[in-house]
Amino acid sequence: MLSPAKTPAGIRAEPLVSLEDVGILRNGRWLVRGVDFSVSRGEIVTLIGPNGSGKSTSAKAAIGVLKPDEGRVERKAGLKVGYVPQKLTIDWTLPLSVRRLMTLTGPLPECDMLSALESAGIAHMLDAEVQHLSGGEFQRALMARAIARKPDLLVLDEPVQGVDFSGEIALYDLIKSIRNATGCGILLISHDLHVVMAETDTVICLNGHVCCRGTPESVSRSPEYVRLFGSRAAQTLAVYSHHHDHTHLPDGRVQHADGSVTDHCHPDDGHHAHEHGHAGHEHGHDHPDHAHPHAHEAGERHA
Ligand SMILES: Nc1ncnc2c1ncn2[C@@H]1O[C@H](COP(=O)(O)OP(=O)(O)OP(=O)(O)O)[C@@H](O)[C@H]1O
Repeated sequence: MLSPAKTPAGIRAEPLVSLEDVGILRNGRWLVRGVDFSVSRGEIVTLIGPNGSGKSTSAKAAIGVLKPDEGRVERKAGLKVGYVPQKLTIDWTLPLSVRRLMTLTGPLPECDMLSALESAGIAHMLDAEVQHLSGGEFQRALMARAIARKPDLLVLDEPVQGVDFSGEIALYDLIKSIRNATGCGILLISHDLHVVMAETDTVICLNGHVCCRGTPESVSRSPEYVRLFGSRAAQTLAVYSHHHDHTHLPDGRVQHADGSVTDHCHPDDGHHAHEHGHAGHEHGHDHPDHAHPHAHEAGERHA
């Protein structure tokens, strides 16, 4: 059993899940080996690593989708897991409403469904066709589906895929508010090596095994990280820390710091700042023209 992790509040908590020396063997090859980490209540743990380094495999081992061939996985008794997979197999030729998406895996009381969609900021899209959602709205719908059953542990495999920069910030805000409101533990898989959510308590850098771990800042400075990704990656490892004086509501309107809501930003509104941990540079963006790139090719959407 791993030693209990420290929560952001500094309280020693019993892990929701802990992996100890976990190895997964397939066709005579170790996909991962010697993986150990834990996630406690209220903790955000982010797995990073190159393609094929075993992030999804480790997350699947954590939630019991994959059984370890060596080592041990311990989950708190009665643990409820909300999982947003990297790939979702959906037949996009059939009509599917957000309401139906929410109940695909089982019945859900209407009030729980509405409150999850409300938290995810897409309650107004209950009857929208999933095919018509933008990349960011689709990720919110998946997030709503995962939180609707009030999980203790939320596992998000690349939650910002197909989402543009401002959408990414909004989704990280949503993840943070879910954690703050429910106190659940969050295991996040980030396929962007350079950008880790600022609220991450622990970064685990994988490369078939745990190559290094720690706070986002300490991982970016570790020799193992630099060896794996190069010094440039270390210099540009960014943490999301941003200040904005207005919020873009899901319906397109803008809420200002004083609580007022308008249809658009004010000309003198400060824009979202993206502060890099090391370079410290700020990134602003203009809203009227920003694009929302997401894969919408038939059969490949969000796959
Ligand atoms: N069921 C399986 N059988 C055999 N090999 C597998 C299986 N699942 C995954 N792999 C291999 O295991 C390795 C780790 O895959 P995994 O999906 O965990 O990586 P990842 O870090 O999440 O990658 P990515 O960033 O590309 O999503 C890859 O080389 C993959 O091809």
